[in-house]
Amino acid sequence: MAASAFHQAIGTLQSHGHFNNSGLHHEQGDNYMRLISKGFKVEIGLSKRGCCRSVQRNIGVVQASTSQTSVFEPVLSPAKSNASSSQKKSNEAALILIRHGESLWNEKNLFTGCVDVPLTKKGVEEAIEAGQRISNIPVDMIYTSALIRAQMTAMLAMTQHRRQKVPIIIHNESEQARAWSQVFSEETKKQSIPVIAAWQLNERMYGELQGLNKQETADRYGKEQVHEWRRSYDIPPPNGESLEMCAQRAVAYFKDQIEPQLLSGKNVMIAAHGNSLRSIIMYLDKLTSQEVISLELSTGIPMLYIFKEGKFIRRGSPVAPTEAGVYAYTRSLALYRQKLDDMLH
Ligand SMILES: O=C(O)[C@H](O)COP(=O)(O)O
Repeated sequence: MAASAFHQAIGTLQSHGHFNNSGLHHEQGDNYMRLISKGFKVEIGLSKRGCCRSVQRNIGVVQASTSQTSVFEPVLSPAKSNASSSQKKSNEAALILIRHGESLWNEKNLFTGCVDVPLTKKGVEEAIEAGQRISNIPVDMIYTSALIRAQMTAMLAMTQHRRQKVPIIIHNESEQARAWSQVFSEETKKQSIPVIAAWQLNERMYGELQGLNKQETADRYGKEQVHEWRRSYDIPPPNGESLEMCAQRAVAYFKDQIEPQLLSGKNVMIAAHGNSLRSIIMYLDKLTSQEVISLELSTGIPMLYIFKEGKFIRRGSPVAPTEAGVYAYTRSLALYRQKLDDMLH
């Protein structure tokens, strides 16, 4: 989409009063706003089914600040990030969540939990397709779980990114690992994206169900009992984690390690799992333990949030790399997309 079309998209939104200086301008949840600009059909709205089925939330449109471009800096612990407090408050950042593509045990309908299995061919294709959908959205840092299906999803998705930065898994599990994986070129660092693998983002541990077939388990223990283990908030499977227990590690990690990066203006992608992401979305969308029961995440579908002034606004699932709508709501993303188009044309 030509840069002028982006200006038009932004202008049109502004003329429709969709940008305002008073902070949040709430649209009705579920509504769609069509914006035609230079032959570009732009549809904006919450993704419907097949992505993140949950309690519908209002679409928040915020006046975005001009944004930041960020380069690959040594991954500072959030406490050390040096954004000034006022700068922190004004930054806007994109947050992309992706559940891993289909895994070999998803395909066999086995409870997986923390067992470390790879993607199927279909899962690989899902990860690549997810990458195409987010290929124009900025990513400065990537967080994955410690499990290969999430890491494969992140790496495959990033092969489709138009910026073509190189994701580099950060090894700091030991002093030697840190020393032996150093990058000595500043220019190369600028063309790289740090990837942090964190066990706290692992799938919930399914205890004695891991490896069992979901249908056979329902036949043995009853459908209701299995549904309770799978979807209740505070009832764990035998010797496993409840969603609440999973949230205690996943959401804590998100708040301690990821949210400060967003606050400093870093655009973040998280590739994780059905339940570790359900617990994070419960936090982002302020869902109750009742509402989260109906939240289901499809494999390999990216979900976009905008983080601004400490608030998370769900923007749905970008359906195509050419979709301008997600940018037109947020000035910083529109400017990023324009720079990307200018740089690549
Ligand atoms: O761990 C698993 O089996 C899947 O990733 C998620 O399973 P669930 O949909 O039964 O929670």
